[in-house]
Amino acid sequence: MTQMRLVVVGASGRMGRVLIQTIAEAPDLLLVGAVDQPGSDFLGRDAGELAGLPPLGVKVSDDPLTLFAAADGVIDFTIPAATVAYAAFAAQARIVHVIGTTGFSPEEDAKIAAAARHAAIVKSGNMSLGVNVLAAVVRRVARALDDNFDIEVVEMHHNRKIDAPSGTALLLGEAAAQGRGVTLEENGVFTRHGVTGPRKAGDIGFATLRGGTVVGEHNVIFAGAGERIELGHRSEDRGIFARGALAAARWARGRKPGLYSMTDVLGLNDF
Ligand SMILES: NC(=O)C1=CN([C@@H]2O[C@H](COP(=O)(O)OP(=O)(O)OC[C@H]3O[C@@H](n4cnc5c(N)ncnc54)[C@H](OP(=O)(O)O)[C@@H]3O)[C@@H](O)[C@H]2O)C=CC1
Ligand SMILES: O=C(O)C1=N[C@H](C(=O)O)C[C@H](O)C1
Repeated sequence: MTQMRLVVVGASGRMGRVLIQTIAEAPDLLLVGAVDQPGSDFLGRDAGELAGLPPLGVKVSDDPLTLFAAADGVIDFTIPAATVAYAAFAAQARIVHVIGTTGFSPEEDAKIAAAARHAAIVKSGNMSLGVNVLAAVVRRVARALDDNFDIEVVEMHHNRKIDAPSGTALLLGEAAAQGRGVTLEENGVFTRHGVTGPRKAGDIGFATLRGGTVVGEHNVIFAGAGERIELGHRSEDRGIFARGALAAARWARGRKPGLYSMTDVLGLNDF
């Protein structure tokens, strides 16, 4: 098969730079575009330079439409409003859209689902193999335990992160809710402050920590009477997300339009 031609949007971001580096190392992938928003200081700079590599001959641009027309896929770790706009452009160009961005509102999610009628979209709050295997394990454990076990999801990230709880925490909370046969809409508890009263049986609680340069840490706690199960994941390097996103792009190439997850990509649906 020919090389897959990819555009990275949010090219100067923490994930954008790692994605450029990871694509440059993959013989079956070709970086054909790097996009930042209008007004960015990085417009016109070589993408290789952003990633600490020799020049790649790809200049950072603010013209996604032209680049998408000549590409097979776009890799997107940006902000929700930008991702919604890119989803419409990718649908127009009928190219694969891999979405790592987190923090969407229900309205934004609906727009992405609409775009997935025309293009293959892979979207996940965490692209790493480890977290997606953890989610499958959490689903199984939650299925085995009743609500005498209280479920709490605890996460910590670096001090530049703008959304909470993290996409991963929500993904893990969803997995626990699915295992238990309930929904996060009904059972999720996202804030506690003041005199909250005792914990309600069946609640799925979330706690968010922010500080320093932590790449990403998640724990799912099943706390019973006199015993506790803790399942966790530590991200040490953003390369795990980039490699997962590129595996998703390869998997989605040539696939029919639809909204897919990393569970589909990794074949974990029957785990
Ligand atoms: N699913 C997963 O596995 C992972 C998801 N993420 C998620 O990815 C997202 C990005 O994370 P991170 O790289 O750390 O964040 P950064 O803030 O470092 O990067 C975001 C980039 O997007 C750029 N951007 C903003 N608006 C636009 C636009 N309209 N067009 C193009 N680029 C735009 C920003 O530019 P500027 O600086 O000019 O605003 C910035 O360069 C977050 O939502 C994060 O939660 C992160 C890691 C893993
Ligand atoms: O913003 C980040 O950095 C990360 N975001 C994702 C999330 O919201 O879970 C994935 C990862 O944990 C890093």
